[in-house]
Amino acid sequence: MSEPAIKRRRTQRSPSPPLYKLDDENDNVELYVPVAQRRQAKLAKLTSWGNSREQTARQKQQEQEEREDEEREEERRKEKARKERTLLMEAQEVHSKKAQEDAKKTEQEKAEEADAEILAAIASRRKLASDLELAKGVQYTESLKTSWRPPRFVAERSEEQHRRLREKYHIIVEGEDPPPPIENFTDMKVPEPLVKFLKSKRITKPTPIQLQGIPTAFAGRDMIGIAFTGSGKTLAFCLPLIMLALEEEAKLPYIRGEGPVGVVLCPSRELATQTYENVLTWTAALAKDGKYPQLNTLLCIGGISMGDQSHVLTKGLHIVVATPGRLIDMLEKRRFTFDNCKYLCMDEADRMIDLGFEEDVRNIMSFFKRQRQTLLFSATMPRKIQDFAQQSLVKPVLVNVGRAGAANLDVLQVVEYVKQEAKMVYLLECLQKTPPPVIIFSENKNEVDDIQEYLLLKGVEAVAIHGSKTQEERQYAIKSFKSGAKDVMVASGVASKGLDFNDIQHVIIFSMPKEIEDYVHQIGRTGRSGKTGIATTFVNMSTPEQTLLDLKYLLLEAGQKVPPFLQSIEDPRAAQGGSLKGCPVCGGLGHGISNCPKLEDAQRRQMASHRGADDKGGY
Ligand SMILES: Nc1ncnc2c1ncn2[C@@H]1O[C@H](COP(=O)(O)OP(=O)(O)OP(=O)(O)O)[C@@H](O)[C@H]1O
Repeated sequence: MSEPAIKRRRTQRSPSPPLYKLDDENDNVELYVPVAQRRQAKLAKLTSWGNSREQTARQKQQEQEEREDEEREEERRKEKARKERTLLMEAQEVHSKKAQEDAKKTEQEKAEEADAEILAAIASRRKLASDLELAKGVQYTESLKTSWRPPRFVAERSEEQHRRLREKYHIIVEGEDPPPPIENFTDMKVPEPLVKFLKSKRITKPTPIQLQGIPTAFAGRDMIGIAFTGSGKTLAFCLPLIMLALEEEAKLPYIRGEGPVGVVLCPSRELATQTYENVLTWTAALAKDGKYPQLNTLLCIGGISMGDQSHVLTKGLHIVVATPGRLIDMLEKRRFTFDNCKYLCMDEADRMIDLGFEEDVRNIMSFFKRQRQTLLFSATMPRKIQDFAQQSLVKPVLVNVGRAGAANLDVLQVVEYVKQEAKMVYLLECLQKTPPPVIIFSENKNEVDDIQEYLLLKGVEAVAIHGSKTQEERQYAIKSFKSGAKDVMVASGVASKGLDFNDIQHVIIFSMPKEIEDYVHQIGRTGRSGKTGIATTFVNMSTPEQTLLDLKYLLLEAGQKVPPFLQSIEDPRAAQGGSLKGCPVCGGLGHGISNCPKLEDAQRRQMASHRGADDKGGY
């Protein structure tokens, strides 16, 4: 079924209150003072007072927004803990029920059955749709129609030709009637000024995910795009939105209060900012030519004052790049609406719809008034998330380049055994391996600070970023590292997912993350866009055996050298003769769902939340 579209008609627009409240409207009421006195006082203060008053109002507004952000994050944490509790209880219940029957079965059968049942318990989550759609039982059955068609010579190719082309680029496609792969941007009908601009940035040929993903999205299809880190997913999901916005703008120009056409959701403020900056450069390149209209894009993230961007909302709005919390806030305050929003893309989608953000995503869905095109992208996408996402999309096309969760093959992975107390000193030695820029990852915020302090003492130009830093500190760290002013960035997970720094030579993982997905994202900050890079990872006695096993299999899969201490780790499942599939919860190759560190981590966090511990980090 498809819902009637909400038509935009100029003549029927009723005068509505301005969607965006200007700063002045927030000012406090003042006591009555006679006109003459007021005028005199005003003249005297005209120069200084006006400025400071405006600044105070803006500061107040910013403080208020920051407080609201904090509250939302607190709520999200509570919701996350609640969900994790439910999930674990379900998993434990399944385990205990099966315990009696299990006595008769072989070890292998037992393990497989337990895994399947835990997976089924997880998969019973409500699909991703708005509450209204779920309540009304609204089921869309057809993909959205767009005016885009592949060029005739492509459309006339046989299925066998498409298949060979996909095979050439290692693209696996699943889903009904997938659009054809196209080997260059011009044949995809990307506007000439943009093709020229991309060329000037040395983007001359689509990468495999772009080659299949862009035609799929241009054709209006819902999709799940999985491709290794640094393979150009951002362009693959932004370009279709830009084209859709151009098409909509050409039909009827957007005016104040209208839009956006589409939204890109990101799990962190830093990633949203980076994607926003990309969209700005691409839309500016189009507008510069004069043949295409200027598209307006809004960055909607916590920690920044929306007052600074109020000018964007005085015009029609085409694209929003957002983190979930601030987006919900803006939608609730009706600063803009999703009445005509047709495109929803989630970057690092596994993280977005994994525990924690799922309810936010469902909440965001409820602001849509019509069917939308939904796209999910990530380098890691465990089966659990893929299955769940598939149910929520309309005739989805799955575009997969390599195994979901596999490491980028352009990264040389070196794993070294380093005792805890020797790490700092060895780190200095490690920094000599390559010229800068270098990123050092640690899972622990205090350790991030300690490493930075140590490096500064040793004369290394280092900045640090983690979740407890203020927005300004985070922005400063990213800016100075990106510009080359600083050689080394020490980071917690916040900087791992999706951030695209120029030519990182070396990633050093000071403390190995428990979840192998995080490792894949972290080493993926180097070896981007076809270049090569090195990742050095420190492990020792404190690294859990399961994590080491995941790492061992990942190295084997990528054809990397496996050091002797990893080779000697036995896989208990190997004796059971089972085939090695990725864990459906985290994608790790070294364990099954019943001993997944991600689920164990959920349990740990649950206990921490019971104790009232501050699990604020997130990053
Ligand atoms: N077709 C292309 N040819 C060459 N370089 C490209 C191409 N497309 C994108 N790039 C560049 O590759 C780099 C990585 O792109 P992007 O950040 O989109 O990767 P990603 O797949 O989203 O990675 P991650 O999973 O880490 O988020 C960027 O600097 C981008 O400009």
